[in-house]
This record gives sequence, structure tokens and C-alpha cells, in this order.
Amino acid sequence: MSNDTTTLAELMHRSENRPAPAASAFRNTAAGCPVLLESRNLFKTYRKGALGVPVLKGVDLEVRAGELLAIVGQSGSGKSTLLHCLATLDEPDDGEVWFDGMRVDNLPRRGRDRLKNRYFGMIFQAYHLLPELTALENVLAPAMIRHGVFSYLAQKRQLKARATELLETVGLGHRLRHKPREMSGGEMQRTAIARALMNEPRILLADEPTGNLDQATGEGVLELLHGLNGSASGANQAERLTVVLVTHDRSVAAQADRVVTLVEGRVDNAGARQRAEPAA
Ligand SMILES: Nc1ncnc2c1ncn2[C@@H]1O[C@H](COP(=O)(O)OP(=O)(O)OP(=O)(O)O)[C@@H](O)[C@H]1O
Repeated sequence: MSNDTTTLAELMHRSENRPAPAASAFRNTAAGCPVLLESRNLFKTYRKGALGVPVLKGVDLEVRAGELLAIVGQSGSGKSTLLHCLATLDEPDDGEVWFDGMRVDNLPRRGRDRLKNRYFGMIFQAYHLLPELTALENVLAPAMIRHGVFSYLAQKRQLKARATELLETVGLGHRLRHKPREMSGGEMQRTAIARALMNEPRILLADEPTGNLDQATGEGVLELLHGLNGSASGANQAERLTVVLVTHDRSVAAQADRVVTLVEGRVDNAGARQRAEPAA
């Protein structure tokens, strides 16, 4: 059964049996926004038989709390690989990933699973909903994993109310009992967004969330992500949800606070663009 009061430090300490890093590991940017998620000199090569395909070639990236960061680049430049490494879904060959002042790339599997379930909300191009579950059950799934069976059952009424509210927030109050095959692409992606929010994540990591949607539906999903991030509505930084968005669509990226471009597995610093610092 999960322990909800577990802090990230405890999670790492327990998993690795070593002391939590010093507080100095938590760095601040010039704008006063703490770095929430960070890659340091990340390398990743995919192996195909004797052949190696180097995909990430030393990526340094800082994601600041409260910002909406877009990662762009040509097809094959390594965007999804980088996002997957940041989300600890994939392991880099070299380099480090830090979340909220903790090194997380080297956590054992169980620690990574807890980290993802508790702190990261993932959104994928292909939705990745469970086909046999209704929209409501899909949204509840991360809560079942987080709390464990007995604790989940004990709080089922409250959790169901929260999942229902989230589906209402994404405009799907009328689709609670629909299964994925009974939903449109936009509805499936909205369900996936509600699911990503269920455990109140610190950060949303979205991999081409509009890639399978027509333009109007995609714009609706983006509007939703912007609303969740809160910068467009002027929410103060503490209230904002950090969002990292991988996209090949420049018009999508144009609406982000900051854009990082990958070119053949490296960050193109010359192409960096910043719209505005999120206000402290
Ligand atoms: N599991 C894998 N095994 C082997 N090669 C892979 C694997 N996953 C990705 N690649 C290769 O790594 C490179 C980068 O892939 P990645 O999906 O990160 O790029 P991308 O920038 O997200 O591309 P796209 O915009 O087309 O989705 C590609 O050349 C791809 O073929």
C-alpha cells in the first residue's frame, strides 16, 4: 500500500538507501523561479544490432516551476526521447535528470514508478487509455495505484467525486461511462488530461498532445493545457502548473512561455526564445 505522506526525499532515500542531496542542489533561476525539472549533459543512443543511433548528445535543459515550455525540432531530433528521459520512462546512457532538487534518473524501478505516479502527469499523442475501462475508471486508475486497494476503497467516494469533477473540467461530464472506443480523439485526449491531473501532479509532460487531432480539436486541447498552466489567465507563479510540451508544430510552440529547439540531439541555444518570464 502506498504512503501518501512520503516526500520525494524519503522516496529516493528509501529506494537508494543513501542520504538525500544537500539543499544547495535546488537552484534558482535569475527570475526567481526555481528549476523544477532538469537534464544535465544527457546522452542516449539506441542500439540496433551492431549499429548505434545516437539520439541525445549532451542535452542540458532546465524547466522552471510555473512555466509552459515547448520543445520543438525536426522529426527525429530527439524530442520524444528527451521527454521520456525527463519523465524517467526511458534511461539515459549518460548524464543526469533532477526533479525538485533530487537526482531521479538512477532511481530503481519502484522509485521511478512512485515518482511518475505521484508527481508527473503524462499525456501522449496516442492517449494510452485502457480500452476496457470507462472514462471515469481511466481517470481513477492513477489513484488506485497511488493509494493501493484498501486505502482506495476507503476513500472511493471522494476519489470518484474528484475524477468526476476533473472530467467535468475538461468538458466531459456527459461522457463519464463511455469507453475509449466510444469517444472521439479529442474526448480521449481530454480524458487523458483528466487522468494526468488525478494525483495532483507537480508537472505535466505532454508528447505531441495534438498530433492525432484536427486543428480545431487540437486548439481546444491546447487551450485546456494553457488554462491548466494558468499563465494566460495571470495566475501567480505558485498557483501555476508547470507544463512541458513536445511539438513539431511551430504555431503551437509560439504560444509557450519559452521554446527550446533540438537539432540532431542537441539544444540549439541560438534558437532559444522566451516570451516572458513567469512573474514571481
Ligand atoms: N526504441 C527505439 N529504437 C531505436 N531507435 C529509436 C527508438 N526510439 C527512437 N528511435 C530513433 O531515435 C531518433 C529520435 O526519435 P524521437 O522519437 O526522439 O524523435 P522526435 O524528435 O520526437 O521525432 P518525431 O517528431 O518524428 O516524433 C529517431 O531517429 C528514431 O528513429
